Amino acid sequence: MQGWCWSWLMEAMIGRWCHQRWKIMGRGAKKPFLVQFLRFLPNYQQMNLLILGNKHGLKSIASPGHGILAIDESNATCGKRLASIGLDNTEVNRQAYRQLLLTTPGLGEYISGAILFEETLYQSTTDGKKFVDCLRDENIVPGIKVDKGLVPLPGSNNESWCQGLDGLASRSAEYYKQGARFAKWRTVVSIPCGPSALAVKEAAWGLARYAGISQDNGLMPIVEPEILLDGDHPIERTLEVAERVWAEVFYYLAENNVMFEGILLKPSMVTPGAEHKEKASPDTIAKYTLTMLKRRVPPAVPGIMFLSGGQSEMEATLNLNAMNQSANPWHVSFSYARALQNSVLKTWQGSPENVEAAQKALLARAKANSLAQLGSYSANDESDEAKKGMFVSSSQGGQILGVVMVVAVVEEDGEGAGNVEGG
Ligand SMILES: O=P(O)(O)OC[C@H]1O[C@](O)(COP(=O)(O)O)[C@@H](O)[C@@H]1O
Repeated sequence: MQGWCWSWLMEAMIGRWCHQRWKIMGRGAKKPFLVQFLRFLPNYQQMNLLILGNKHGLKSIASPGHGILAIDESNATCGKRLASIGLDNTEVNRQAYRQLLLTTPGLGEYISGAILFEETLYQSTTDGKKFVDCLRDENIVPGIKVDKGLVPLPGSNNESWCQGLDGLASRSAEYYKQGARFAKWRTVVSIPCGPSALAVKEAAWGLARYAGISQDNGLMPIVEPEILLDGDHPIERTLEVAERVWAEVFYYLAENNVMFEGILLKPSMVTPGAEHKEKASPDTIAKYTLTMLKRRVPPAVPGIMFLSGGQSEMEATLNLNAMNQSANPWHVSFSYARALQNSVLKTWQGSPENVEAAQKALLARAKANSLAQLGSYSANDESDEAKKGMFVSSSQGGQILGVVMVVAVVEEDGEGAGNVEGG
């Protein structure tokens, strides 16, 4: 073996060993100088990447024709979904719904990762099979939402910040033991509210701190600063804000020594505000979104997994398809919640007889988005349901009223507090 190869291997192995020793010594122990020093050696970082990549499923998540099923709705948001089909927000109903989704036969053909809410990570099917094992059987990597929801940001323009850094390292270690291999943190930025410099900085710093802590605990972080659809601004304004937000996110990711090769991004697509007078075509959305990403995201990042943000199922799939009409520096795919689940919920209606049909609806959406990831989706056979938009203004239950609502939810629920989203 060539000399450089040995030196690479030795440096990487020693670095890894020291880091493991430090972990065994316990989180409270001071990190030995050698460990701190080794983190900065390029070969150690590469070794870590290989481990993250192979052992933690990074490669398999960002693989052709695959994307993420996001079912990590906090209890409050899940309650809204269940209410839309007349069901109460009880643990039994949430379990029944997640069981339907996670036991869909053949799901792994199109889905490589599933983001779970904490309750689901520790839950089992009614027959006693752990949900994480259902996922593993389909070769789907289990992930976990680790943020603790949004609360008002004092001193801002009626904006919010995302909680969850306190105790995150120990929680992450527990989630890892339970089978999670990647993490997600969603914060939001509102264009009509500014966004203020304070809100953007807070969002970026929180995401970067979370990403560093996740990587340190063996979870691959998904970085999600959602730029809300609210507003009547043109697409150019969204581009401007998205560029500003992502510049700041990458600045703080670098400051926190986050390994870019070991993260995935979950951006909003660059679209006009939901109340803007003109709609943009998928080609225009693809052009603006890819322009923004190419200006801001280094090619070291392996994958871009979009959120759907209130777009209809069909729109979200068409836009993804448009983005995959030519080669990109990263895997460009989906991590949709509403745009994968809307038809499923409508088909299920909470009735056991409809489970099979609802699972077929999920497979159909997953397949459509898998084709869009490959750039070969056609919308010809889409149903009317798939064409229905799901955007709900944040001021009707989110951003502004949400300030009060969020506090109420924290007290009642103590978990996954508020949310500012279109649902
Ligand atoms: O319940 P929360 O914390 O508000 O999260 C809302 C949802 O936003 C997402 O990040 C994106 O969802 P959409 O694709 O529906 O926009 C989901 O992963 C998550 O379930």
